[in-house]
Amino acid sequence: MASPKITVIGLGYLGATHAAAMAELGFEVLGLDVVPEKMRKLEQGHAPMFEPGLEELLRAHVAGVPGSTGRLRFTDSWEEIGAFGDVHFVCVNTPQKHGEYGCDMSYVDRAVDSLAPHLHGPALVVGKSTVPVGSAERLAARITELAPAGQDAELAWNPEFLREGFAVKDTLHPDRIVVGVGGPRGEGLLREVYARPLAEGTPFLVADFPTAELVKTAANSFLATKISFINAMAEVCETAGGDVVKLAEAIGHDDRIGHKFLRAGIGFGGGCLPKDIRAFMARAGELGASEALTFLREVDSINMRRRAQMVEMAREALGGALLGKRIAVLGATFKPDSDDVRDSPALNVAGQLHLQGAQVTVYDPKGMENARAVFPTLGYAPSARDAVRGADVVLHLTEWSEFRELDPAALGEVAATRHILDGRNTLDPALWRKAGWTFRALGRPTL
Ligand SMILES: NC(=O)C1=CN([C@@H]2O[C@H](COP(=O)(O)OP(=O)(O)OC[C@H]3O[C@@H](n4cnc5c(N)ncnc54)[C@H](O)[C@@H]3O)[C@@H](O)[C@H]2O)C=CC1
Ligand SMILES: O=C(O)[C@H]1O[C@H](OP(=O)(O)OP(=O)(O)OC[C@H]2O[C@@H](n3ccc(=O)[nH]c3=O)[C@H](O)[C@@H]2O)[C@H](O)[C@@H](O)[C@@H]1O
Repeated sequence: MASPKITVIGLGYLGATHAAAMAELGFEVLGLDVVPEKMRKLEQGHAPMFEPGLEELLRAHVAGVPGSTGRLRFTDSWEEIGAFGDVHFVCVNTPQKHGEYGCDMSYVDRAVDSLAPHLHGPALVVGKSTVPVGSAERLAARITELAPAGQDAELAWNPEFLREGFAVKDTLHPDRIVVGVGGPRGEGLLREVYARPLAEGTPFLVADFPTAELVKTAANSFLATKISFINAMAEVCETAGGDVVKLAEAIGHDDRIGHKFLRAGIGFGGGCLPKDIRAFMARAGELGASEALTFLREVDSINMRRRAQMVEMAREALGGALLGKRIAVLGATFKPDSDDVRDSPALNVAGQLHLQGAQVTVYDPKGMENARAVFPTLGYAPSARDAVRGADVVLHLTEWSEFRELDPAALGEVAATRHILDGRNTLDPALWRKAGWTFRALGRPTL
């Protein structure tokens, strides 16, 4: 039997990677996005965002790029999408609603409403976006109602667990594949799609719709909780004079706890963890189960308090006043190896300092363009050294490897004051102190 043909709807951080990965796995793929500039870039084999390895994968498969397999094409026609695909992956955004905790499902709803009327024969629509539990059942009914193929147009839910910065690797070699299916046909098709990772031994878990949806929000809630746990310990260390980095290392040697996701600092951000825990709380409330998730409110509060604590630490370092003081901020993205500034703790701290009167200059290896678009009134410098020139204090807010390689002595020559605050606990305090810097970090003792 011929391989299933695949479409990918929504070509952002998730969808662009998924489309390229599906072509890499050998499938014919057709992608669609509603943002024309994104489509133009992709059609030329360029990634619409910075993600390590993605550009190479696109150039290897996008039709029209010399030497490519030509397996990945793009269209703006829903009719063509419907006629082409056996399996349609929905990868559109599900942001937080304005002014409330709940998830904005309008992009998913619109995508399904655009696609379903063009499903004339057997088709599997596969939701990958992160959605509130109960969405899949509602969308399955909507597809059957709108699709000319009726019951032959099925839905499956296949949540995605990739991390930005590792998106290509995580998509090609996932640590597990979870599928929520309504019947055996969906499972069979998804086993074909994921034949290669399955042959490599990747666990394949088949569940009902609600369980598949909940696996995703539970996983992100657990990760967020782990980060807020260690940040709560950082708060205690700050009052008791302990060192949270040592504490994390020590508890992490217990296999049941582990070392991962115990990096204390200014906390989690990005387009997913913050909005996913809030949407989960909102959905639990709708289902009458809000008490079960009240701890997530605390997880969120601890996380936001860390950003405020960083601002206070900067104020203290500057003798109590921010007005007119020059602050260098190293890092703008929500994590290294990504250009994503959505709900970035680094940019949020930089913005708070700026709004309180400081002169803030930001440098980030890959996030400058996105940061400028979100916060045009901040100062931006073309290098770490330029950002630090004349600074009264330096804040390290995103742990790019480039910042660990900085020479503290050389930077000390251009800074107005040798004072650095590490918001990510990845710089070596001894190295900076040896070069004459006053070094302070969240959750660590001040010498
Ligand atoms: N970014 C990540 O690392 C991960 C994201 N997710 C989930 O995947 C979903 C997508 O996230 P991102 O890729 O980060 O968002 P994104 O905002 O980067 O990409 C979404 C894309 O969908 C497009 N779109 C919106 N409405 C559309 C429509 N009606 N038809 C076609 N395209 C449409 C947008 O133009 C955009 O390019 C979210 O639910 C997110 O929670 C899940 C795992 C990882
Ligand atoms: O649903 C999603 O979109 C994705 O969300 C996260 O992935 P991602 O947002 O790419 O980034 P993470 O590596 O999880 O980091 C999230 C935030 O937590 C922070 N973090 C992470 C780890 C840690 O120990 N401490 C810490 O503060 C990071 O700096 C970053 O701001 C999850 O790790 C993915 O599994 C999931 O698929």
